[in-house]
Amino acid sequence: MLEISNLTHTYGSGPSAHHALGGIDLKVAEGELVCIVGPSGCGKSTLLRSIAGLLRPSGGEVLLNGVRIEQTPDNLAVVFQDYSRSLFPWMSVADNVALPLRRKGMDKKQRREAAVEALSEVGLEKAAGKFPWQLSGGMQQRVSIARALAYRPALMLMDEPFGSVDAQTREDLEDLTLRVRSMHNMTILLITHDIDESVYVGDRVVVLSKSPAGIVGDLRVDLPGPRDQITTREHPDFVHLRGEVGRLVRGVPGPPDSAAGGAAPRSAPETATPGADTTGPDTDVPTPDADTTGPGTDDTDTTTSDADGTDTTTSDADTPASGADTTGPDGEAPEPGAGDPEPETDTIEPGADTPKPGADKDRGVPGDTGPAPRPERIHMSDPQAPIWDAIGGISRFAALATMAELGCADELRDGPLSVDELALRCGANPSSLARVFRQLAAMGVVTTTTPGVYELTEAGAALRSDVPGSLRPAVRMITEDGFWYGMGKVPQTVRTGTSAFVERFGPLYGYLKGRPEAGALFDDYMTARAQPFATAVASRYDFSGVGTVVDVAGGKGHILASVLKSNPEVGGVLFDQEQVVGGAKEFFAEAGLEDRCKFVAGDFFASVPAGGDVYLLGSVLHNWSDDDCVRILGNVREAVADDGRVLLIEAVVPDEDVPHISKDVDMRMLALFGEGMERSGSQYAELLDKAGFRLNRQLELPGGFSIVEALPL
Ligand SMILES: Nc1ncnc2c1ncn2[C@@H]1O[C@H](COP(=O)(O)OP(=O)(O)OP(=O)(O)O)[C@@H](O)[C@H]1O
Ligand SMILES: C[S@@+](CC[C@H](N)C(=O)[O-])C[C@H]1O[C@@H](n2cnc3c(N)ncnc32)[C@H](O)[C@@H]1O
Repeated sequence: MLEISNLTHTYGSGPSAHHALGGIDLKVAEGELVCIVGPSGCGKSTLLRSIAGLLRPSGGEVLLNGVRIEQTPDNLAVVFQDYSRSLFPWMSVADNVALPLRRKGMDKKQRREAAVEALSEVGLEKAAGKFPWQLSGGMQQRVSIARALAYRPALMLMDEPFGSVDAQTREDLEDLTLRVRSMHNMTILLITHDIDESVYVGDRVVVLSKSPAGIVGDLRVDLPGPRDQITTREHPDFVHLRGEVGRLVRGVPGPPDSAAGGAAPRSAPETATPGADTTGPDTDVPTPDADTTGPGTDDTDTTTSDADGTDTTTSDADTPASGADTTGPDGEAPEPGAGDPEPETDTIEPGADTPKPGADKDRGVPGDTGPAPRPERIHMSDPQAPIWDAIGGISRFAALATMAELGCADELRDGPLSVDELALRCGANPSSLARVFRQLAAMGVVTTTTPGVYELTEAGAALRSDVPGSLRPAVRMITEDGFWYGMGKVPQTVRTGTSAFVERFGPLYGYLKGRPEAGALFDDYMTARAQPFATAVASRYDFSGVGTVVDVAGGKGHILASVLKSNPEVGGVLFDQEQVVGGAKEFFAEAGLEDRCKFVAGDFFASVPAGGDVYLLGSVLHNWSDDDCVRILGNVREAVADDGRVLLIEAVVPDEDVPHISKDVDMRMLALFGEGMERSGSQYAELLDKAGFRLNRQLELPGGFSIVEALPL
């Protein structure tokens, strides 16, 4: 069905050439679910894009049902990680699913029926009439899967499909994938970073080496079916396999009888058989029509239409609009506007996790060199699980705070160190530090190379002080004396209705002004926190025709800086308090943007700089009471021209009781500001209305934040 022969790809040429694929041979049989894992950056997406016909490989060939793939074939579907970019926000869920079916020649009624059927297969029949932005992240990804299912592709490619949802949703989506695969006997190639996931969902796990990627392991997963999240993951064969895959990914030698122990890579079996979960009927005959299809060639821009119907061009060719053709808006679909309910998004959580202690030892494998740490899944049937998990969170945070405070990540920058050496360098007690590192390894922040020797994982590297958007200040800010006091006193705050922090220390911004070290930490914390969405503001919002963007209370101006970088014709004004503006100037100078920005110090309760076309307020209103917000917005209304725009960037609270970052941030607002709070879309609409604006639309950003766009009344 899928045959890949000697596939090679090199990006660029000459001294800067990068050999991404080093000769891949792989066969996938009909009805198989094959997972591809490998170190970050090894070439997994390059492989997938070559199969999808989105990239022309330098050598070799890919055959799908005997036909050489030269461009995106019609009988192929792709589900990408970034669901928010793969669904059209102005189309209902059913219309999104039905859209690609037009190319199958189905009439409107047939398309509708197929969409409703696919939606019911993913448990979303009730959401058919909603817009994607009214659904949680997990639900949106189910819509993407339904769209792929609806036209019954011969092959479904999934690129980190569950990478942007929380741990619980991820498990649900894994099970959904197994279910629909079994219903339709689908052939699926799934790329994942998650070793446990690959073993849990795969019939086979193919492991790629560092680039240039080659296959270093091809392991058949024979686990008793049907698989389920608890018993399958506890099964000794599962534990063993995940250890093997983990070692192969890391290139760590295993015991002689393991796939990782043998020097020779395992080759793909000649005839693969679908896994135990597959019970469904034969697949429908693939018909010409495909999901997805973004750009036909690599490195091209993907043009999609924005919610207002204007075309916007996003430059990330890696995530084209999946599951749909990239034609313009569907005339049948209504356009979301003011007064529409706000979207919900799942919290994007870095799953905390603990490998099963001793699990590998049971198989005679040195336990510490096991697979990638994954959060221990607290037994979901345990009614106390959410409480124990929250209590455990404090212990895990204590370990993280110690690492950040002592600067351990900086010491580990150049490679692994023993705990004794680290303790010496960081000024710590070795046996105490060893206990902290045992916990950090379980959390996936560091990993053990040999017993007692640790190196940073990708997550841990984010705590280095020298990386852009370092998370070290974010962790340190939480344990800053006043912050810590405020969080501990939330019960008192709730009892009295007045922030215990404010009662003791006065308003937060005065507190920070009087403590320059804490103030600098706070500004860096804000910078790091906005990192996931700062670039998205610049790439997803259309700034064409805009002369000046005023970043009101912009902090160091990281969002403005990224807008300026992506829009060379735009000029900026960074407005904040006197003591903050200095740090912003330095930040802009380092980015080489100081000539394109004016820096204005002031108080937004008095006035804000006039003359801007767009006024940006990032995480500003959430610090203040409704009355204060109306005063700030009133001053913005004074400053903005009648044809100007205001963009609020906030974590908008969803109506449903789903986990959401806004609810975490809101607890901090409660603790530190008392009257500051996270708000729902309708609450923002009300505030804006009082200040002379109308909420025009809401665009989602990664990480649970949104742009709320308002226009002067
Ligand atoms: N368009 C491009 N131009 C130049 N180099 C590229 C391009 N796309 C990818 N690369 C490089 O090729 C290598 C493989 O990238 P690819 O995205 O395929 O890896 P990956 O395994 O999917 O990564 P990750 O696990 O981090 O998602 C990386 O070193 C990457 O920097
Ligand atoms: C939560 S931070 C947000 C920073 C940035 N916009 C972001 O998105 O990360 C709020 C900002 O409001 C600024 N601020 C607080 N009171 C202010 C005032 N009265 N006038 C102007 N700025 C103020 C603070 O200095 C701080 O930079």
